Amino acid sequence: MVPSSNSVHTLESLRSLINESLNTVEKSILDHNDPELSLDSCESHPVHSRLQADLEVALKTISSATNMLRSLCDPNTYLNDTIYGYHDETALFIACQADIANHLGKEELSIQELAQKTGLNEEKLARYLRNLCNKQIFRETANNRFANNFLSVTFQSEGKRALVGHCADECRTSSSKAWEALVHPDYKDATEANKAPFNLAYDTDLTVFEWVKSVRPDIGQRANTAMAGKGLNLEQYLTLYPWHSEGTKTIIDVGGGVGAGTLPIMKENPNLHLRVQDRPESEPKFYEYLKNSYPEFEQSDRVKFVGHDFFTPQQEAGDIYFLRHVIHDWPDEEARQILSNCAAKMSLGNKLLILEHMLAPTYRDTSQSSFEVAPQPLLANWGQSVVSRLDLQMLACLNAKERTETQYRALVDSTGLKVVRVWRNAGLDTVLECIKA
Ligand SMILES: C[S@@+](CC[C@H](N)C(=O)[O-])C[C@H]1O[C@@H](n2cnc3c(N)ncnc32)[C@H](O)[C@@H]1O
Repeated sequence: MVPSSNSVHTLESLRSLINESLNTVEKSILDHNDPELSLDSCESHPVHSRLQADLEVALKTISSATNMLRSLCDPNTYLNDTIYGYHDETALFIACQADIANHLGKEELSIQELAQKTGLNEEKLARYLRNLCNKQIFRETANNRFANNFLSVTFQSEGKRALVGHCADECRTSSSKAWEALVHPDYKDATEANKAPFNLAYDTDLTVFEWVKSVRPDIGQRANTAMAGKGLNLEQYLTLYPWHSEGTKTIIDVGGGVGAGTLPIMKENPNLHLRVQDRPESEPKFYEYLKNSYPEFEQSDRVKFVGHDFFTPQQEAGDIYFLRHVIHDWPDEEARQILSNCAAKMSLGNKLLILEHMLAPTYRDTSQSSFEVAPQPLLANWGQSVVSRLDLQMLACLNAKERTETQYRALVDSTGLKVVRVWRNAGLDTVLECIKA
């Protein structure tokens, strides 16, 4: 039977979107005289970090459209990827624990050489690596010979390996108790941060933050390293908000961890000052990170660490209170308390900036003012799977959540603050600029 024009409409639309987007990518590569985009290369490619709005849209269109095309054309593989996908995380965890990307470097090594370097069983290690090769992470160049590519070299970074450990270990262990928590009489409707799947998984009444402090400081250290290594697109992030127009102001990075969100801003804007606030036990990790990654600030008065519990009144006077990926860690009541403590210290002229990933619906909803809706037939939110996965990660660990812009506005309104501007570009991050109401 010859298909009617209607019955191929979705396929044709996807084909056009992919073709147009690939043209944009190719044009950018040619215009900039870039090297070939190849999975055999170990070098990161400029096209992935270029600040060019149409290119960023093209890249996410390709991702979204190819994903939809797979679900349409090969549903069996698509569903199997979801059903068995947890093995990918396990394999990546193994590769990171064994530091395979650094052992390989620029070389191609046999599994015997890798087994010798890692002390692992060669036959078993090869099977984990092969799983990753199927995901285009690492390459098997001949039987039992492995090499890096530009995806696998990502895991040469300590921060990225820590992020994999954080997700594959305590977050996944917590997540495995999700169903139990949903039906447990004491947990099913609970909103407290210490009534999450994490608490069932680790049999504790402590929040995950209290638990890492008193029970597993090693996991806390790894989480700090992971936050520093999330690998955000720095260029995009630095230009999302006009930091350069803030002159000589002082930023208070509330729950700032090792300052990974704000130190790059200091580097680019030599007149700004920074106070990174976090739990006192984060201080050694902060100064270690400063020494290793930003030694120019080690002796500088521009950058300091201040131990502070953000559930207690804010003591530090600054111009800009900045919270990156802090509010998403907490249920509404605690989130309100953190923001209210900042609001109480703020004067007129001060700002509070919330940097988070905003959840957006898969259906077409024009009420989300700053959210760019994807073209048909794509999911309206481009299938922003990482944000919904992070939402579930927050639920698993702290009964917390990612929020929509509307939910953030409602939260901010309840704290004596108001949102005056939303900063967004084609990337995942959004900055909500707030002042005193
Ligand atoms: C998801 S991390 C984000 C870190 C940092 N803002 C960033 O983006 O890299 C959350 C941070 O909140 C900090 N934190 C948790 N409870 C806290 C508290 N009661 N007072 C201050 N900081 C806290 C943690 O130590 C951690 O550094």
